[in-house]
Amino acid sequence: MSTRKPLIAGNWKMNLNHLEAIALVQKLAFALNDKDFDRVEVAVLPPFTDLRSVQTLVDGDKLRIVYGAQDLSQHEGGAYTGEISGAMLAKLNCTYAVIGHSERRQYHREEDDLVNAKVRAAYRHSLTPILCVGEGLEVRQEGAHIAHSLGQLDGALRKITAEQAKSIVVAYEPVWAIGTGEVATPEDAQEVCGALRVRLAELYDTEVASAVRILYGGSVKSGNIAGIMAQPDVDGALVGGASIDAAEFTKICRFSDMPG
Ligand SMILES: O=C[C@H](O)COP(=O)(O)O
Repeated sequence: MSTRKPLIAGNWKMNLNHLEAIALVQKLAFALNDKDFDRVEVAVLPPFTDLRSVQTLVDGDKLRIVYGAQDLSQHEGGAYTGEISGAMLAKLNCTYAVIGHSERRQYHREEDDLVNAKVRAAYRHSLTPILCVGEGLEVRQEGAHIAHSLGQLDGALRKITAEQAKSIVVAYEPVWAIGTGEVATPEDAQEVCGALRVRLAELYDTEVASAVRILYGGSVKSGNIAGIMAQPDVDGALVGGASIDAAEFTKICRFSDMPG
């Protein structure tokens, strides 16, 4: 039995302004109770413009919800128009920073070197990376999905020490299952999540491999979460569309009450 605390993280993507963010976090705080937070870590990942409002609410009401950003700059500061630094996110008490999401890789041409630089930037500011890996449809059809995902993991972890790697969160998100309603089967999720854990043991050691939480992401809903969470190497979910619906996200956080 793993001692890893499950993590359910809601990636809001480019949805909800800061007022809507407050309303959603309030609804979640009202719906979830201490028993839920004892069992599961619940994180929200709002757009940058919402973070200060979320911080104020979480601090003011002493909520057990944690939060983070959807990206960060690899740079420390200076003339990088439009970028947000790790120091800025740390100042807002962010716990997490998503790095290498497939939408960043696809629309902003983020490659493994940049992803690695961002992982290192996150650690410089004590932010926990939620490192996303996963294959597109063509790679899956060729049967190269494991090699592809392991390659992205290797690339992201260059120059990352075992001590740092222990705290990373890895999210396996098959691109063909994101926002498509096409969910990978629990066995598909386990196949890659298990391979990622084996690779962590090869890159570091079994202590690191058994400490790291590996999430699944891609069309997660209350109706499919239980089967996914029943897999031995899946420690949570990175939820997109369903995370901006308070009732649905609450049910996902209560995955152990959902039918498998
Ligand atoms: O970060 C979340 C993933 O991209 C999954 O998004 P989705 O749940 O809308 O498929």
